[in-house]
Amino acid sequence: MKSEIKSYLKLLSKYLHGQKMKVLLLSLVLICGIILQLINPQIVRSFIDTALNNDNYSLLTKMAILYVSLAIIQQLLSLVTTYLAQKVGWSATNSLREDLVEHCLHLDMDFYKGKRPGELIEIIDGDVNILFNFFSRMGIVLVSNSILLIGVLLMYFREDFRIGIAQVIFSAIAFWALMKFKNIGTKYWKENRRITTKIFGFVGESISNTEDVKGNGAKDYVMHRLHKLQKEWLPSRKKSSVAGWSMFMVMLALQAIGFAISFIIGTYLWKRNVVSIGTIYLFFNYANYLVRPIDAIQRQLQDMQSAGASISRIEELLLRESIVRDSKSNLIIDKNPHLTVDNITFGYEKDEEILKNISFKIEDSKNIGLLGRTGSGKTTLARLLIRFYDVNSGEIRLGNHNIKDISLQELRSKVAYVTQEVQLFNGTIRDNLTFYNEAISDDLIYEAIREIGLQEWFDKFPKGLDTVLGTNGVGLSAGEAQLLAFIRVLLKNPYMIILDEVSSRLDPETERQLQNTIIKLLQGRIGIIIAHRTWTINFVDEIMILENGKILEYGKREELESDIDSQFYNLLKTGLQEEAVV
Ligand SMILES: Nc1ncnc2c1ncn2[C@@H]1O[C@H](COP(=O)(O)OP(=O)(O)OP(=O)(O)O)[C@@H](O)[C@H]1O
Repeated sequence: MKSEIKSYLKLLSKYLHGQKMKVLLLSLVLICGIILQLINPQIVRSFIDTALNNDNYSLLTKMAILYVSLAIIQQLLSLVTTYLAQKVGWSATNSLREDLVEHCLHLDMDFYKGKRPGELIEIIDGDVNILFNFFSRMGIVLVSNSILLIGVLLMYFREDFRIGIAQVIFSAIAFWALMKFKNIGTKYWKENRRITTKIFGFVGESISNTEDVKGNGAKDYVMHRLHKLQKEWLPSRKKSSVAGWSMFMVMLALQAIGFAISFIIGTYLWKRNVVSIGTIYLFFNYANYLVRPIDAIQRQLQDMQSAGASISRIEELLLRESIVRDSKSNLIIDKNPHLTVDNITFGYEKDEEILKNISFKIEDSKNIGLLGRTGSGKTTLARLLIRFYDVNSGEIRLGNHNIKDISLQELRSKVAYVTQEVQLFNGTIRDNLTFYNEAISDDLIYEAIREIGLQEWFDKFPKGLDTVLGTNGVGLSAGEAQLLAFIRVLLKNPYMIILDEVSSRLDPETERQLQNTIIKLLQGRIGIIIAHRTWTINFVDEIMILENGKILEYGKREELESDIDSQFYNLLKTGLQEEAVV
């Protein structure tokens, strides 16, 4: 509990830090509202007693005007409260949401392996939304309602100690009863959240894989699974809704008991001439204010519980660190570097060796073609070069620096990795090329387009850079999406480019056209081209063939081409894709 409170306070101080004045104003407005709630019944009491005892119309009118004015002020205060609470809550949750998204974008591949996008959205949006109340008013409402509750009880004591004692006992019982019922509700609510997260995860995954789901005729299976999940959801939803309604009924019943106590004791005291008729009304009115703060306090406590679950999920996410550690150094990669891979070994899991004792060196501006059977470790090697994962042993150096000593920002600005899965956003071609970086001018983009000989192709978009693309490049062919990916890369002006089977989904004709672009793209840079078809790498300087995570063959392309004993020679002879996998 102590550590929970500590983490609540940490979160509050972090996200409410810049809003101190607003929070102060909000507290003030809430306290003024409470004072008015305590004063108003007193006016009504005086009104009733005055009306019963004399005909002082002018006094009665003044009281009525005062009552109405205070009631209006009370409404205005609640308007201001809502406005301020929204402002404070939204600012805090928006900053938290931004922090979470930024954090997720920094996390490495290992984190994403076990996570579905929908589940992450449930935390970044669902849990953060739950914290809205926590940020905007939870603490304030807890304190102000406690003050209201104590204030009402003191008012009872002020009138007569007997009603005071009775209402204190009643409040304690009401608090206990509400707590009991809310605990039952919380159990169902938690279960409900668990299933919601599962459903969102599944729906997110299914939608992002629409093409494959449709292409494989798996729609019915997906719908069946969703149906099963929803079936699980329904009973838990029903239980939590019923628990919610039972809560409401209990509250109404308690309110009725509070009224009854006020009437019974009020009448008893009135018969003994201890209190007036107006005071009985006062008792009745305060009884209304008795259950409400108890309920509000309970509600906040319950919200705190659900906020607690959300906070712990958010904290867990924020505490999650990448296995790949970023270097804090300011090292800048030397221009025209060479790449040295020195005896590296790597496995995704412990005690697993996907790559074994790999060593090679690529001089500046040289290109290497990487071949090998499916699963031989080509993509894994590429991922290590851009530090999506870190090697288990050995060293990768770019220029004179171990890539672990270079910051990820610097490394990934100088090394580009392009796969066949080009990810495009719903936005203009410009946004897709620059990743919303406004510092990249249109002139620079056009220069890049010209540099890799795509001017003619690009001219066919009548709206040019303003052409709007659908999500995942809807409106473009796979080859065109690939061309955009190349322009993106060129805008980075990297020293090294890794192309991972970029053209394997394309037809041979498009692939041939793409090849010219690739050659231009790699000019003056280190190039690593992972390929399945040998003719797509007929321009590279060196060839490396992997098998079962080891180098099977490595040498100059021209030499291997003419060596009839080489694997590469055999591949070229057959020239077939199947054969390219040794
Ligand atoms: N993220 C991952 N987590 C665990 N194992 C992985 C992961 N990615 C790949 N592997 C495993 O590592 C091995 C090498 O895979 P890799 O993708 O590097 O092969 P590849 O040569 O690029 O194959 P392909 O030609 O089919 O792309 C495979 O056995 C694969 O199952």
